[in-house]
Amino acid sequence: MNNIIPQEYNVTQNCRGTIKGHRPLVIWFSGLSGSGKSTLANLVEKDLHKKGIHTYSLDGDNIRGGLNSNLGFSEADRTENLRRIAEVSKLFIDSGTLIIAAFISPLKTDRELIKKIIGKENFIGIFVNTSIEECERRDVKGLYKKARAGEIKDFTGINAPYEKPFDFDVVINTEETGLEESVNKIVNYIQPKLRLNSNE
Ligand SMILES: Nc1ncnc2c1ncn2[C@@H]1O[C@H](COP(=O)(O)OS(=O)(=O)O)[C@@H](OP(=O)(O)O)[C@H]1O
Ligand SMILES: Nc1ncnc2c1ncn2[C@@H]1O[C@H](COP(=O)(O)OP(=O)(O)O)[C@@H](O)[C@H]1O
Repeated sequence: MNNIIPQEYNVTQNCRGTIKGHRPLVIWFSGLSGSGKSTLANLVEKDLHKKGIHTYSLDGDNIRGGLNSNLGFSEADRTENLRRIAEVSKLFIDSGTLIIAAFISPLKTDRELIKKIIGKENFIGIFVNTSIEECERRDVKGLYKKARAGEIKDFTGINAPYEKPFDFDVVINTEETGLEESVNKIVNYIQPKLRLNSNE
């Protein structure tokens, strides 16, 4: 970063937090395509919004249609996709907003980079642990069928890796736990951490 001198702002994250009345956090959902990330993320956001939390959602397909429309699904492109999203999340944290992020984020090294950018203290990881068999059975978007037919290369779980996160804060098994119970489990975990000055 030669010759780049960051500007100091008068209004800080703490000032914004005082107005909003809660701590900003990033709630990051990881899981296979069709595991239930978007469904759970939407419901968690709805619940937190009702509780007066200032939220904003970032979701794989939506971001890939805009900010990251030049990226595909090679490992290098996924890394860049997730790096940019983490940087955007960091800006939202600075603005005092709670981010709900839903991305496959399949590799341990990428998840470590995300946490490093966002800051461990601002990051809550939700692992949506649904088996590949169940995701393929659901095949919400017909992508597994296409991948099996060889029409999509580098499809996560079929011909590209998904490394399960073992260090995430909440694990949801959507084959055993219903939607309402899962949303409650996630919101109950988040809620105490929203208090201003919370170190939990
Ligand atoms: N090759 C391949 N592998 C996985 N997913 C694919 C692929 N091609 C397209 N899609 C669609 O892209 C969505 C995943 O994008 P992400 O940005 O979350 O992926 S990643 O975190 O960078 O791995 C994913 O959305 P979800 O089903 O919501 O996970 C798919 O709809
Ligand atoms: N307990 C559950 N939690 C989340 N999704 C579930 C559950 N049971 C069934 N589903 C279904 O699984 C599908 C998951 O799709 P989606 O949320 O788009 O996944 P992803 O964003 O991970 O690709 C939806 O059709 C949803 O209704």
